Amino acid sequence: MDGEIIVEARGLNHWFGAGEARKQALFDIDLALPRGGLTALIGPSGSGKTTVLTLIGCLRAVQDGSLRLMGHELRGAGEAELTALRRRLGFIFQSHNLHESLTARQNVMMGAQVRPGVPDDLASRAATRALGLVGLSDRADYLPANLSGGQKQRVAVARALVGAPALVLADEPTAALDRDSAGEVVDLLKRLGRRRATTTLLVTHDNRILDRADRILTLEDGRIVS
Ligand SMILES: Nc1ncnc2c1ncn2[C@@H]1O[C@H](COP(=O)(O)OP(=O)(O)OP(=O)(O)O)[C@@H](O)[C@H]1O
Repeated sequence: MDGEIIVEARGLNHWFGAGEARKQALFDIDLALPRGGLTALIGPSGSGKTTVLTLIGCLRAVQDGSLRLMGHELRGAGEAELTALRRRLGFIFQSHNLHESLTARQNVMMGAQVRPGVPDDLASRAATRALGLVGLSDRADYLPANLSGGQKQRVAVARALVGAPALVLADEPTAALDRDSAGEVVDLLKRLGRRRATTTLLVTHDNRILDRADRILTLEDGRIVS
C-alpha cells in the first residue's frame, strides 16, 4: 500500500539506569518510516542509534512517548503481542551470528521457523529460494567456516529475509566487510526491498553505504538533528 507508515515515533524518550545513575539516552524522538526503501540511521558513538533500533525491534520496552510498529502501539503492549510483532521483523547484526555447526541452508531455515508450525520441507524450500536471491545457491550446503565474510553476511541477509518480513532492522551489517562485500550486501537489501516492498532501517558508521540510502536520519546526543 502506498504511503503506509511502518514505523512512527512521537515524543519518544528513553532512559537507562536507576537513581543517580539514571541517564536519558533518547530525547523527544519523532520519526516516520514509510513502507519500502532503505533508511540509514547515523550518528556518533553513544548517540542512541542502537537504542532506537532495539525499541523498534521490540527488544526493549518503550518507557515514554509513542512508538507504533505496523499499526501497533508498542508502549504498554503485552509480551504476546511483542513476540508476534518480532516474528514479522528481520534482524541483521554486525557479526553474522550464524550457527557454526549448521549449513548455510539450515541457518536460513531457522529464520523461516521463528514462526511456529512451519514444517521442515517448507522451510527448506524457502531457505533455498532465499539463498538463491543472495546469490549463494551453490553454497547452500557449506558450513559458515567455509564461507568468506561477505558470503556469511549474505547468509545472514537471507536468514533475515526468508520470512518475508515487513521491516528489516540491521545494526552495522557491513562493519566487518571489505568495500566490495559491503556494497553488495547493501545493494542486495535495496534490491530485495524494492521487489518485496520491505522497509529497511540500517544503523551504520559506514560512509560507503550512505550514498545508497533513500533517506538518512542523524542522531546526536539522543536527538534527531536531521
Ligand atoms: N544497557 C545500557 N545501560 C546503560 N546505558 C546504556 C545502555 N545501553 C546504552 N546506554 C547508553 O545510552 C546511550 C546511547 O547508546 P546506544 O548504544 O544507543 O548508542 P549508539 O549510537 O548505538 O552507539 P554505538 O555507535 O557506539 O553503538 C549511550 O550513552 C550509552 O552509554
